[in-house]
Amino acid sequence: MKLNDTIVALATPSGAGAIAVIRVSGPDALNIVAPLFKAKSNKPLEDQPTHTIHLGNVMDGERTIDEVLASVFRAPKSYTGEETVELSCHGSPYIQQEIIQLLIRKGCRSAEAGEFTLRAFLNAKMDLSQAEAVADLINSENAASHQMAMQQMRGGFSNEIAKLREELLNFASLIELELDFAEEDVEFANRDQFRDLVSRIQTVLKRLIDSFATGNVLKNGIPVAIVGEPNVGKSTLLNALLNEERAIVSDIAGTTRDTIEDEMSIGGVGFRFIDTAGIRETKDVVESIGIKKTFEKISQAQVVVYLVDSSQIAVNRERLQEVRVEIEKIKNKFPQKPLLIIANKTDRLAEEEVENLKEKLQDISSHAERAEFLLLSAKTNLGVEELKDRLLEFVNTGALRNSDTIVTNSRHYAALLKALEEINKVEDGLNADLSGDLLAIDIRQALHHFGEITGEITNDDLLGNIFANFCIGK
Ligand SMILES: Nc1nc2c(c(=O)[nH]1)N(C=O)[C@@H](CNc1ccc(C(=O)N[C@@H](CCC(=O)O)C(=O)O)cc1)CN2
Ligand SMILES: Nc1nc2c(ncn2[C@@H]2O[C@H](COP(=O)(O)OP(=O)(O)OP(=O)(O)O)[C@@H](O)[C@H]2O)c(=O)[nH]1
Ligand SMILES: [Mg+2]
Repeated sequence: MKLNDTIVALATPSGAGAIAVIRVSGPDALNIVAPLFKAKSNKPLEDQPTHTIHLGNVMDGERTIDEVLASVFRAPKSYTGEETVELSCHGSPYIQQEIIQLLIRKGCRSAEAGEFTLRAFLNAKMDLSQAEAVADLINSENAASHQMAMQQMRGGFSNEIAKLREELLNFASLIELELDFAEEDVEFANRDQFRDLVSRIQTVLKRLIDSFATGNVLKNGIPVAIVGEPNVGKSTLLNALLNEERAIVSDIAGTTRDTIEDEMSIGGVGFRFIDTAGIRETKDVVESIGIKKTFEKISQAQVVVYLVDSSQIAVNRERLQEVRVEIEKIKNKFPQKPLLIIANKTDRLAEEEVENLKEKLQDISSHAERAEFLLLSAKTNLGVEELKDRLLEFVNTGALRNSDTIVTNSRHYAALLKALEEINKVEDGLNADLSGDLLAIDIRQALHHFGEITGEITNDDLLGNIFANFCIGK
C-alpha cells in the first residue's frame, strides 16, 4: 500500500440515501478537487482555510454532475492528518459513482479498507488501540459496547500504558547506563524506586487483564442459557424474549435437538440467549448428545434460566421433588452461577394454585445459593418483561457497575499477559539481586509488549490485519 498518494472513497453506506459523503485525503486532495469544483462564491477551493464548508457544483468539463457541499480540512488539521476534502453530494448511487470515477480519472486512488484510519494512525493522530476502537465504535450495537469503544477511542487504557512504559523506559536507560560503568560498580537506577514501579505496573496489568472477561462478555452479549426438561417451553420463551418465531415449538418432547442462539438488547445491554435441548436421562442418542451440550452451554453462560412446567409441579409432588433434585445438580456443578428458576405455563393454573406454587418455589430457591424464582407464561407473555428486568438487575449488580477501563480486544489482552509475564521476571530478578545487564533484557521484553498495544512497536502484517477488518471509507 502506497501511503503518499491521494485516496478517495465513499464514507456513507453504499446505495441510495438523502446525502452521500465522498472523502478525499492525501497531499493532492485540494489540487485534484479544486479544478472540478465551481464555487457559488467563485473563490477557488485551494485558497480556502481549514474547517470551512463551501457550496458549489462538481463539474466534469462543461457538464455539471451535482450541486454539493465541499468541506476543506488542511493538513495537519484533519482526521487523517493529511489534506482532506469531503464532498457531500445528493445520495443517488449514480451521482456517487460519477463523482468517484471523475476523481479517480483526475489522479485519486480508491482507498483500501480502513486506510483513512491507518493514515490517521501513521500520522500520530491516534495510537493503534484508539484506531482499533474506531472499528468497535462503528460496530457497536448497544450502550455497553458503545461506551467501551468510546472510552478506548478517547485514550482509555493506552494513556495509562504509555505513562508506565515511559517510566519503565527511564529505568531501562539508567540500568543500561550502569553497564557502561561496570568497573566502577555504580547504581544509577535506584532499586527501591524501581521495585515500587514494578509493583505499580503489576497492579495495573492485573486489573486490565481481569477486565477482559467482563469486556468480552459485554461486547458479545451476556450469555444466558435457557435450560430445563423437554417440553417445558424453553423455545417458546426464547421466541417470546426475541419477539419473533426463532425456534421451533411443538408439544413433542425433544423438539430442540441442537442449541439455538440469538442476541437482543435489553436496557442498552446486549444479551445472548441460548436455547438448549431438554435435560433428561435418555436412551435417544441424538437427544443425549444435546444434553451434553446443555451442560457445556451452562458452563459458558453468565446466567442460567431454569424452566419448569408449573402445571405439572403444581399438582404432582413427585415432579416437584424431581425439580428440586435437578436444581441441586446444577448448583452442585455450578455453585456460583446465578440461577433463575422460572415456573412457566402459569396460564394453566388456578389462582390458589399460583399462591401454593410460589411458596414451594420460595422454599426451593431459599435452599440454593444465588437462586431466584419467577412465575411466567411464555405463551401469553405474562412475566416476560419482569424476566428482562431481573436479567438487567443481575448485570447491574455485577459486571456493568464497574466503570473502570475495560479491555475488549484480544490482541491487547495477549500483549498484556505477555507484558505481565516479563514484569514478573523483572521482579524475580530484582529479588535475586540479578545484575543490570540481565534485568535489562526482561525490561526490554516488557517494553516491547507495551509498545505492541499502542503501536510504538508494530509491523506491516499486524497493521494489515487490523485495518483489513475495517470498512472501506473509514
Ligand atoms: N464528515 C465527517 N464526519 C465525521 C468524520 C469525518 O472524518 N468526516 N469522522 C471521522 O471519522 C468522525 C469525526 N472525527 C474527526 C476527528 C478529527 C477531525 C479533525 O478535523 N481534526 C483536526 C482538527 C481538530 C480541531 O478542530 O481542533 C485535528 O485533529 O487536527 C475531524 C473529524 C465522525 N464524523
Ligand atoms: N399453556 C402454555 N403452553 C406453553 C407455554 N409455553 C410453551 N407451551 C407449550 O408447550 C409445548 C412445548 O413448548 P416448547 O417451547 O417446544 O418446549 P421446549 O422446552 O423447547 O421443548 P424441547 O425443545 O423439546 O426441550 C408447546 O406445545 C408450547 O406451545 C405456556 O406458557 N403456556
Ligand atoms: Mg425447544
